[in-house]
Amino acid sequence: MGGRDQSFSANPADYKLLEEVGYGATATVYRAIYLPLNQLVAVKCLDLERCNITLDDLRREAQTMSLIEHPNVVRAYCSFAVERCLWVVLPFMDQGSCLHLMKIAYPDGLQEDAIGSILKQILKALDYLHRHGHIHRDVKAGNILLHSTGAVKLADFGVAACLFDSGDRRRSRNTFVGTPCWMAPEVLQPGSGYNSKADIWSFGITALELAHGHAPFSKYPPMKVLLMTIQNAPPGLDYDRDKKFSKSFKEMVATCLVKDQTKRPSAEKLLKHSFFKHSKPPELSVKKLFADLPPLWNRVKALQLKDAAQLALKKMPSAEEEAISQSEYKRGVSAWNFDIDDLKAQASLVRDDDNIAEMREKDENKFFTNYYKAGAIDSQSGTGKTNLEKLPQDKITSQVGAIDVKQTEQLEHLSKKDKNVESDFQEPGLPQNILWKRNGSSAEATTSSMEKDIGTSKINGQSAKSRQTQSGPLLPGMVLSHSSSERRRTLERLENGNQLPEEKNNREMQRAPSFSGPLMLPTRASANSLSAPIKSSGGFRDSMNDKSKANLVQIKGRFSVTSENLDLVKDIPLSVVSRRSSQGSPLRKSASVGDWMSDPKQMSTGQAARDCASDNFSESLLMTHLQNLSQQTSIQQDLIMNLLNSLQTAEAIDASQNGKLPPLPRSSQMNGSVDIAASERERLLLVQILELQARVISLTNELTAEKLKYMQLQQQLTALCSQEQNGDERGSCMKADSF
Ligand SMILES: Nc1ncnc2c1ncn2[C@@H]1O[C@H](COP(=O)(O)OP(=O)(O)OP(=O)(O)O)[C@@H](O)[C@H]1O
Repeated sequence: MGGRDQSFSANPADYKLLEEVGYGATATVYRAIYLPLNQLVAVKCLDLERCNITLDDLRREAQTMSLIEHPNVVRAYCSFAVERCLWVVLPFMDQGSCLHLMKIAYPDGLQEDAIGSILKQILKALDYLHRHGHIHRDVKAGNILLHSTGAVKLADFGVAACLFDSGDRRRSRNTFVGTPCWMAPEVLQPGSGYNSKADIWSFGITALELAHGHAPFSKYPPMKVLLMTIQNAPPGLDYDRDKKFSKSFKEMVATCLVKDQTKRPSAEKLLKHSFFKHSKPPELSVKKLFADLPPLWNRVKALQLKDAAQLALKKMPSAEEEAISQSEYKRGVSAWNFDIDDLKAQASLVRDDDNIAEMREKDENKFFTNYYKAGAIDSQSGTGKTNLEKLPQDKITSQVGAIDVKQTEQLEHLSKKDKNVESDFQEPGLPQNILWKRNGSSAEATTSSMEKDIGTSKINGQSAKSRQTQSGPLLPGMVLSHSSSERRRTLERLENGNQLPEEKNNREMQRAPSFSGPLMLPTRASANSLSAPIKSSGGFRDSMNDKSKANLVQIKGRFSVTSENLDLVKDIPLSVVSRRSSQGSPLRKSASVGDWMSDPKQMSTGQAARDCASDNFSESLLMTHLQNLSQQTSIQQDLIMNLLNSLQTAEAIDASQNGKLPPLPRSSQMNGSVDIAASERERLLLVQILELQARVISLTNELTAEKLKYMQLQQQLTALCSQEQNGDERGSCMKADSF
């Protein structure tokens, strides 16, 4: 713990990393020896890629830490970059964090005297930090470090922020950072700003964490926690449930957990609270907490095995799902610009099933206690060896549930790897043969441990019973699930597993609107007078309600025009609206489905009556079919006419430009006269075409006649020429004869 006055080098080769003694969201912490001084230290390896930290943040953090000098605040010796990591060299706190301590030995929380001692030290640290203009912003049991001397320190300034700006004026921060269960409501409210009082809220939550072994709302996913912090009444110590705690402790917690930050006391004021006035020195109340526990690295190893077992029980089918769960967590915790509506929507998907969550926690503890009891950790040797291999396979399976072979192999691998992790450095003064017990002799410890387990078993027996009553048999897969998505899946599995197929179907039908499934558009589209109900997938026909079917006038692509909204379609160009639509063709084509649909309303009532009355179904079917065919033909005629009209309109435009026809109406406001003008133009065009055709015919006739004439003249000419030729020949012959 010493070494503050010594200087530590920034050369990684000077540090021998030993066991892993802690891990957080962004860092892994190792027990290490600083070789030049042969001194124990802790090296926190921050993965810079994982912690999304900028160089400015690092510089500020280093500056902040270098200025801190308080017995209850962990101060870094030095820090330097090693590849993509930042190594922070810290004093080694050989009992680790309060969180790890509780996880391993006090799952239901600590005694009030120990809590009082720890909290008082932390409050002193906060008072110091606040007076120097810092907000810690991550006060929690995981950041309270303990030493076997009884020393208590507040650690992790990874998110600490300076309260003063350059002008040294106090200001509120508007950034979002911290851990959800411990976060003050004002930190979560966008734009409201927060100050050092946010640490007092977190301090109150930490008090509850130490009292119960977990923070309030910790069983819920981060989004839900955020919402509950904003919407629910502040958590506190319960009069009935927390009978073992004093009135002054309850009062102290209540004063910290006031939603209005201005009504929360400062750290300085809180230190004067009666609860702290009477607290024992940590050397008395804190030291005894770990008197009989194995070394920190063994405990951490055990917790890692627990995590591995949890992961195995989660039965995550892929790393992808784990990534989803992680991102879910990060969105809740690390997103600086979060959307409260999004959180609300997500939180609303999470069931408020306290019992199941609580049972899950108890099952988790039971497994771990049994696992530990079964000798998974050889606490007697103190060497850090795990005894998982000693554990019969059936024991693992019976306790853990359905760990598959691969997962068991992973656990074995972990335990084998652990065999090699033997401390080659002995911390001075640390007894090597420690028994894992809390009070008195080892025999007592075993008994109390057994009793505790029996107690836990009892509780869990009840839990399992109540679960069976509620949802069916206890499924191993449900025991240690953590993420909200996994919990939902587990609940669904549980529910579905106990249902008859019909019930399951009914449930599916009755299920509240799903946010993740396809949008059910019919409801939405029915409000839209111009569009038919649209379904994102599947056919158009299915999505139509009876009313719109009955009033159907026309379908244009994915839109239908009903008689109700016909007045709204005046603007549709004539060339694209079937001219017969108003005449009631019962067949309409839906472009989206490519299907012909019959409109029952527009069939003649006589036909409909015949169809209904006729016994000969095929005859009526044939009739309908024939009718359909004839109507199809008429529609095709419509189409041809429309095309012709379009062509004629084009010609009319040309003609109108030549001043021969009435000009086309230019404004859509003149829609009323469009029909008359169009038919007049059509009539004139037809006349003109007929005239032209007649002229062409007469001209052709004329041409033919001219051709005939020409041919006759040619013949005459040819005849004349030949006559002339003959005459010349005769004349010359006669001349020759005369000679
Ligand atoms: N100086 C130390 N001595 C002994 N153990 C330590 C020390 N510093 C940290 N640890 C252990 O390592 C754990 C993780 O450390 P730390 O909280 O600094 O990491 P982190 O990634 O910043 O965590 P998070 O962001 O989740 O709070 C602590 O909970 C504690 O158990």
